[in-house]
Amino acid sequence: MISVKEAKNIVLNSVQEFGVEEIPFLKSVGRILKEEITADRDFPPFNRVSMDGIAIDYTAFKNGQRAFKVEGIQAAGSQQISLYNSANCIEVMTGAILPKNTNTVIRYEDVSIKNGIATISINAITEAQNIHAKGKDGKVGDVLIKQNTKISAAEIGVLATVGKSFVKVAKQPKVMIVSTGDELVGVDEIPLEHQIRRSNVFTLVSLLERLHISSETAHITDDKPILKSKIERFLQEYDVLLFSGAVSKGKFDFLPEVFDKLGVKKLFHKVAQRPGKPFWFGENESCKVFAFPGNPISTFVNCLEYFYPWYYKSVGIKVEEETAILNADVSFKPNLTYFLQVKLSSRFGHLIATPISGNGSGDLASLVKADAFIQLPNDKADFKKGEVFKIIPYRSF
Ligand SMILES: Nc1nc2c(c(=O)[nH]1)N[C@H]1C(S)=C(S)[C@@H](COP(=O)(O)OP(=O)(O)OC[C@H]3O[C@@H](n4cnc5c(N)ncnc54)[C@H](O)[C@@H]3O)O[C@H]1N2
Ligand code: MOO
Ligand SMILES: [Mg+2]
Repeated sequence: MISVKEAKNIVLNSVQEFGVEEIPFLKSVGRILKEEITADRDFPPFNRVSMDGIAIDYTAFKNGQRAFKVEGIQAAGSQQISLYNSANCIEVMTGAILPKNTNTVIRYEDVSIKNGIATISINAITEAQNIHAKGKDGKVGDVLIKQNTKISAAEIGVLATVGKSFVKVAKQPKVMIVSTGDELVGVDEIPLEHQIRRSNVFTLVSLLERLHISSETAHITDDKPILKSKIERFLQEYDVLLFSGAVSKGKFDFLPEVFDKLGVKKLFHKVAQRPGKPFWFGENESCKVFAFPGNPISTFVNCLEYFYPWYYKSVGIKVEEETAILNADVSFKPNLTYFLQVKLSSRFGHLIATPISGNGSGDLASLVKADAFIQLPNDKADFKKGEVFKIIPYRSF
């Protein structure tokens, strides 16, 4: 059986590019930018008045003049006007282009205007004050957003400003999520005593939505010929198939055999970890297959631990690992990596991970009580309060 590290290496070595598509910029939040965004003009594009008030020629003020006849008004959105007489002033509004022949703005609070004459009431004035100079924030051609940036509301404003109504982003993989099992019924159904409602497909759909991947879902009963014919079609139509269930040792755990019959190459089956041990991973020329074990927490943690980093690498982004301080002594004897559920809190700027008690990988309600998994390595059995380990948070973003 391979270790978590080996399994992860195999998964990360099988990343796949899905190409680039151009989409409306307002639909691009959460997507990965695949072009450089440069300034189409200087930032700001003109000398921008930054306070409502009057614009003057500073020389007049320096020479002792304090009263200025108002020659006109420069509103935001109006074409630039000119000051004709340097002994006069122009009333200017925030956001307006600075009138020609002026170089200093004095705010209304420091001026009184009577009968068309503006009298400056303060002496502390500096040349070029209250003007956001053309090109101060950036020059035409400057890179404003780097390629491979994950687009957020912050980037949307820049895209709008430079006129990028369409933007190039990494294409998302086409994903099908499949649950298996005769015991599973739909969310709206009343299960019989021996049945349960299916939940794994929906947690997987939601985990993928956090990555802005929309997916399709299907349910297949534990019937080998049906599994085979449906999966054969899915392999042709999708980039990625995610399964939950039917990969362990049971009489009806048909997936590994079906994958083999359909020519999907097994890259590994079973990883030295708990939960999630019977994970099966493979590929053919066009499709990756992540077959997660059916227990709900196994499916959940394996999606976060393997599919997420595979996706990040496929679209070209780096995500830093997070760590936290273990808040209790933990003993775990099996020679397996242990993904322990923890509640996160912060103390003096450090993340603290407090283990929560659950009843194993079938206890899906315990996911609600925790915020993350802490990854305890398999090279020892006793983990002490105060030690730092990698965590996989599932609530943040
Ligand atoms: N003899 C052995 N038995 C088992 C082993 C083993 O090594 N030897 N491994 C155990 C471990 S660990 C896990 S995890 C499970 C994995 O089982 P499968 O992947 O074969 O999954 P199923 O048998 O189909 O189901 C397991 C369990 O999960 C529930 N399930 C499945 N799909 C869903 C769903 N979509 N929503 C909610 N719950 C689901 C299912 O009802 C079962 O209770 O095998 C152990 N056995
Ligand atoms: O992998 Mo299983 O999840 O240990 O129950
Ligand atoms: Mg099974």
